[in-house]
Amino acid sequence: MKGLVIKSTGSWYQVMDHDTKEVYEARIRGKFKLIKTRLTNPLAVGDHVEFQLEQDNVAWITKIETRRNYLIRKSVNLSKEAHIIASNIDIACFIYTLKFPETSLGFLDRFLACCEAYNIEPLILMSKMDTLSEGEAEIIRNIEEMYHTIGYETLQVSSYTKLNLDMLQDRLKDRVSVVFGHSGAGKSTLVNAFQPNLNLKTTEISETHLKGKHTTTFAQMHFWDFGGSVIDTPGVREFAMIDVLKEEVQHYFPDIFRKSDECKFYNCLHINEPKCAVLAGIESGEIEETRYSTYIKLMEEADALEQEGF
Ligand SMILES: Nc1nc2c(ncn2[C@@H]2O[C@H](COP(=O)(O)OP(=O)(O)OP(=O)(O)O)[C@@H](O)[C@H]2O)c(=O)[nH]1
Ligand SMILES: [Zn+2]
Repeated sequence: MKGLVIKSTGSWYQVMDHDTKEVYEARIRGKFKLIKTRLTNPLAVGDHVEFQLEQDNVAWITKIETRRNYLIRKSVNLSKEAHIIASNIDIACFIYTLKFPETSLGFLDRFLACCEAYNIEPLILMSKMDTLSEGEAEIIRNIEEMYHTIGYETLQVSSYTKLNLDMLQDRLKDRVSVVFGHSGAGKSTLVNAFQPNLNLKTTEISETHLKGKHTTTFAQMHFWDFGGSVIDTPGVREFAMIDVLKEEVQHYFPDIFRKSDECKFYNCLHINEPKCAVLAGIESGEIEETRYSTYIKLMEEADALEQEGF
């Protein structure tokens, strides 16, 4: 039988039968290894699998199909392991919040680079717009303009006032989507805004720390009445790239990569090489420093992972 992993809590999974849409509690039989990196979770929500049913309707997952794409974070406690957040994604929504909680542009840039590396279409949602003053909304417009120039799509939304949710629905319809963002950014609230009957648990952010409280603790796929699905994920702190060479990192920053055509050396990494067009671009303001510093960080990480034999 073939199915789709729609929930993962650690050792147990939920698998939905492709044909009957019946959902089963499932465990893994055997070892799966699709990529060389050690993973904390061999299976992720979004994976297509083969399974067998045994008594009490418990399913044993026996095979996993090759993933079209996936997003990964490094494991929180064990540095040599990675965790697959979700797989086989059509569109990944990033919930950006200017405040409560504050989202850094570096975090957004890291997300975008990972989307490029793993071939996932990103959509930046400027969220909780109802909470912003006119001045703050202006900051949002400037950020949007900067990302439009690079080639990314943004949309201002509010789950409270339902701002642009009809437009967002058009983008999500009949596709597998996933929502990312810090804890408290409003991922579950957004999913509920489309479909209140899902009734996902949400929590007010902490008044003292102005941060979320990690309400959602495992990834789960929900199905839209209007067609398609969404994977709600626990608040993520860091996205990671694995299996990416240091020299490749620039391919995942379209603004930097475009400029690199004009560098003197074809293998320029834009660190301190002479006649580097990227460094000149930062000087002239054509390339944002925040983007460049994330590029350098990811390159250093790729280098470190390579040294460790990750
Ligand atoms: N004003 C306003 N508040 C919002 C909006 N969206 C979410 N919130 C509030 O933000 C808080 C956090 O929302 P959640 O949906 O729990 O956040 P989350 O991203 O799912 O958090 P985790 O599950 O911890 O990862 C709640 O108090 C929501 O009511 C919005 O559009 N406007
Ligand atoms: Zn260069």
